[in-house]
Parts: sequence; C-alpha cells; structure tokens
Amino acid sequence: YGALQSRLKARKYRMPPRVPGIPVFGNTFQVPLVQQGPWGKELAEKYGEMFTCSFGGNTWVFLNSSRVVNDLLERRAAIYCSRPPFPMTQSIMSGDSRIVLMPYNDRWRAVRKIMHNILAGRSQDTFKPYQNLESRHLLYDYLHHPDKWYIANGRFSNSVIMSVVFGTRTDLDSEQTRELFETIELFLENQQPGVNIVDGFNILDKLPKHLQWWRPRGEKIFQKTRKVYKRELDAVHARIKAGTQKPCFAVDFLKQQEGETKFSETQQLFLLGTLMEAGSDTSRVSLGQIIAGAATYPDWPAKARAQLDAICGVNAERLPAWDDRDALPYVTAVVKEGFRWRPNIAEIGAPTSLIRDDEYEGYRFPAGTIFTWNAWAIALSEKEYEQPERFLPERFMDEHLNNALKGHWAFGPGRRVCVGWKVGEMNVWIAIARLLYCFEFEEDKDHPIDTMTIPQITKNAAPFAVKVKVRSEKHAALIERDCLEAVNTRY
Ligand code: HEM
Repeated sequence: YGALQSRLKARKYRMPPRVPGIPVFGNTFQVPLVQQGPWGKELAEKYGEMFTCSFGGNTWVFLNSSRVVNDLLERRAAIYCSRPPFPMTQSIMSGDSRIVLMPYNDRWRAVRKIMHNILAGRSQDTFKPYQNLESRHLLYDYLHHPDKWYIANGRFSNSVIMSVVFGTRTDLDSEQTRELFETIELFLENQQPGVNIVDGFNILDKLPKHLQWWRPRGEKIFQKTRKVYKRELDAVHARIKAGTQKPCFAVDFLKQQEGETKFSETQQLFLLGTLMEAGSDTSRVSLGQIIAGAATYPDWPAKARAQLDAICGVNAERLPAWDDRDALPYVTAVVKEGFRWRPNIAEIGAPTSLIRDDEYEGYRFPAGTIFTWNAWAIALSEKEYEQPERFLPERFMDEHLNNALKGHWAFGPGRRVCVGWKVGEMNVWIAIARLLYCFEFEEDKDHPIDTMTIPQITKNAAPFAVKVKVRSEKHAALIERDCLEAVNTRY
C-alpha cells in the first residue's frame, strides 16, 4: 500500500532532479555537519538551477539562482514562508519559542511585529548613538588589544543590542557575552540538516519521551539557553528595584506584558534572548568577513581609505561619522560586498516550507516541501557575478547601492527576511568605516587565510589569523583622544 501511495504521489507531483541518496536516509549522510556551502555549490554546478534532496522524511528543494529565488521565495512569498517542524531545535531546545523556526502563524506574527517595531522604521535612529559609542570602544580595543580583534567585534555587536534592549553595556572580557555566543553556536550547530535525526524523521517525535535518546541533550541546551537569557532579565529587575535602570526596550516590553495578551515566560525570554543572539553573532561574523577580504585582496582597502581620507583628513583629523554616509559610497559598497562575498551565516540558506501545493515551470511541488536559497552557490556563481571569488566592492556601485537588501541574499528572501537587516547593516557600516580609516589588515604569511573555509562555529576563538596595525601615530592619537571616553562610559 505504501509503495502504491508513493507511486501515486510521484505521478501527481514532479520534482527537480534528485541527488541520488541511500534508501530511507536519502542524502542525510552526504551533507557535511558544518560548512555546507562548498557542498551545495558543487551540487548546483552539477544539477543547475534547482535540485532535490531528502533528509530523512523531509524533501528539500535547493534554489541555486537569483532568478528562481526571486520567482518563488520573493514573488510567491505568501505561500513560501512557513517552517517545517523541528522537534529537537525548536520544541526541545527552544521551548517552541524561537521566532526563526516558528511556522507562519499568529505567534510568529505577534513576535515579528514586536521585533519589527524596535528594529525597523524610525526606531533605527535609536541605534545610532549606541553604534557611535560602541564603535569608538571598538577602535580603542583594536589599538590596545589587537590580538583580541575578534572578541572586540563580538563585544561591539553585542553591546549595541544590549544597550537598546536591556539598557546596559558589555565589557571586552565579559563572561556573559562569551556564554551567549556559546548558546548561539549550540543552536547553529544543531540546526544543520543531518545533525539531529528527529528533525529529519519527524515521526520519531512520536516515541515515548523516555525513549527519545536525543531529548536529555536537547533539554540541557534549553536550560543553559534559558539561564543565559534569564540572567539579563533578572538584572533588569534588580536595576529597576535599585532605581538605576536606563529606559530600554525590555522595560517597555515588560510593562506591555502586564496586559491581557501576554506571552508565556519562555516566550518572553526567547523574544528578548533572540534579539541579543541574532543581533550579536551576525554582525561579528560580517565584520570578520570584511577583514578577511581586506587582508586577502588589499587593493580595495586602499581605495576605501582614499575616500575616507578625502572626507576625514589624511592626518587623522576626525573619525568618519553618520553624517558622512552620502560622501562615502565606496564604504557602503564594501559592506554589501562583505555580505555577499562568503555568505557564511547561512551557507545553504534557511529552510522554508511550502504552505500549499504549487506549480512552477513544469514542476509540481506538494505542500510541506522545504525550499532553501543555496546561498554559497549563488554568491559564488559566475553566472551571477563576475569573478565571484574576488572581494570587489565596485560590483555594488550602482543605482541600488543604498538598498542594503538588493544584489545579494545574506539577509534571506521574502516574508522571513531578516527582521534586523537595517540595524545589522548600520552596525557593520559604522564599524568598518572607522576601522578602515584607522587600521590596516595584513595576512600573516605563516598562517594564510583560506577564505573558502572560514569556520562558522568558532567557540569564541578568532576564525583566522590577521595582523592588525594602526595606520600611523596620528591615527593612534585620534583614537586616544576620541575613544577613551567611550570605554569609560558606564551604565
Ligand atoms: C548583520 C547582519 C545580519 C545578517 C547577515 C542576518 C541574516 C539573517 C538571515 C539569513 C536570516 C534568515 C532569513 C530567512 O530565513 O529567510 C535572519 C533572520 C533573522 N534575523 Fe538576522 N541577520 C543580521 C542581523 C540581525 C540583527 C542585528 C538582528 C536583531 C537585532 C537580527 C534578527 C533576526 C531575526 C529575529 C530573524 C528571524 C526572522 C523570522 O523568522 O521572521 N538579525 N537573519
């Protein structure tokens, strides 16, 4: 009967070329557990614009060109916007409360709306003074602790979002921040297809709980994550009591939550916690990518510096600032190229499930099919970009320069597009404008950077070696003069 059913299904539906796998498990054991980008790119080169894989019971269609991503995930976003079930990473590890894995439903809409209100539109201006302050702290850290450049990037990114959400700042050697980054990486590691068998074979979720051998590990991660989030909320309560709490998003949010339509405690924690997590790791990674690009393709930083020098002075007269954005188009292009170059936040995109049956160019997809934009394959395809392996900001010097979403897929497509994209872009812009103005980045010849395998999971250690040098004594003096106060500001 099962065979008949699948034959009927095969007749009704028609899928893009299938990557051969093994019975039952399909392609589960072919996909690397980390850094799937090169794997996805190789398959795209072999199969063309779309191919189909199966990971356990789930069917995934990989979209390998901007054309098909646009056609399906953008133009038909209304039905290509849900998420499949993730019994391990969403239900157990996240108490069903992580927005990024929520199905397209009322809870997702409610959480997304709250996040949108603090991250988009006029609220973006709220971030500017913090980004200004924290990027000064960043320069000071680079000058005095060049070996800690990677931790400094993490502190910068984290401190911006902490200031807005919790009204507090982060130190360079903060144990809390280190632990927060650990929880992010635990989530990312576990989220990759093939890592958790129950996320591929959802039927296993029906086993009695005591037989689910993955459950204790998942519950341990849930407890750790909850603890990391709750600690910040407890600190807010303590500051409120002591009368020292600055106005911030969490305070407003807690007040709102006293009303009738409130979320569960876990949902409250994961809403605030996700802002911290998603707001920190992504900017840290993006800054690292640009620094790797500067060290391995040193021609473009020279051009960026020429533009910065023309605006801020050849003798380190002043730091670039928000008002200089229009005069620094090349820096904006650098940031976009940083997002495109090696998209290693989501190397094979993120899984989106189809809400109802759909047809496209002769294919017929059943509801529940999982789609993803094959990020690495698209970003590194010669059909999409000239010399895709090069870090070449010029490719974005066009009429779409100031649309941070256009020309690459680093923030994802459609209705699930990153809700914090503008804040993320601004974080990276101010930090990179100032870093490029003040510092040079050189490859360490003894430890060359393999830009195709920069690790995604770093365990708080720099993912590659780079020599950080201040450009001149005058730049060092500018940092001393202008940035020490930012380090000493406390709240
Ligand atoms: C700096 C660069 C950033 C990059 C490259 C980035 C990338 C992404 C990507 C690829 C997704 C998945 C999109 C999809 O599934 O289609 C995403 C989702 C998300 N991002 Fe970002 N992000 C960045 C910054 C931020 C910031 C600063 C925040 C918040 C403070 C944030 C919050 C979120 C949230 C909450 C989601 C889930 C959205 C949903 O499922 O509706 N991101 N991001």
